[in-house]
Amino acid sequence: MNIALIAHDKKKSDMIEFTIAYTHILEKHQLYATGTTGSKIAEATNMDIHRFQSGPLGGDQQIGAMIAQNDMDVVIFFRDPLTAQPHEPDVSALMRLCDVYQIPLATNLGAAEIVVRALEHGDFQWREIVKGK
Ligand SMILES: O=C(CO)COP(=O)(O)O
Repeated sequence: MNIALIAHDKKKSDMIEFTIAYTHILEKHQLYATGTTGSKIAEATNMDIHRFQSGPLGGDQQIGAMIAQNDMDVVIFFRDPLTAQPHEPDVSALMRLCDVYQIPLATNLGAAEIVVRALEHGDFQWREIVKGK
């Protein structure tokens, strides 16, 4: 599965803890991230992770482009609901595309726990069918 990992600044510690706790599951997949989130995950876990631009510089849009091409299977996006983001339109666009393409989107730790356990159980095989692989 292709998995996107994204976290706003105040949620980056959640993302680090999450990726450390679930490295044994996540490392079996292709991981993508926005720039700063990706650096921090790689540093904390040593996992291979493709890094796009930082979110405010277009990273959310690059991940959105993968969704639009049906190349992203899961998005884990720990967004900060209490801080205004300069690139809010990009954040909304990314989440909107998840809904357009029926891509599972976890926006907080509670939902991400469920998603990662489903990944472990192979519950995302329907994505292979959707992608025609
Ligand atoms: O802003 C972000 C998502 O909207 C995250 O970007 P960074 O991972 O580069 O901090």
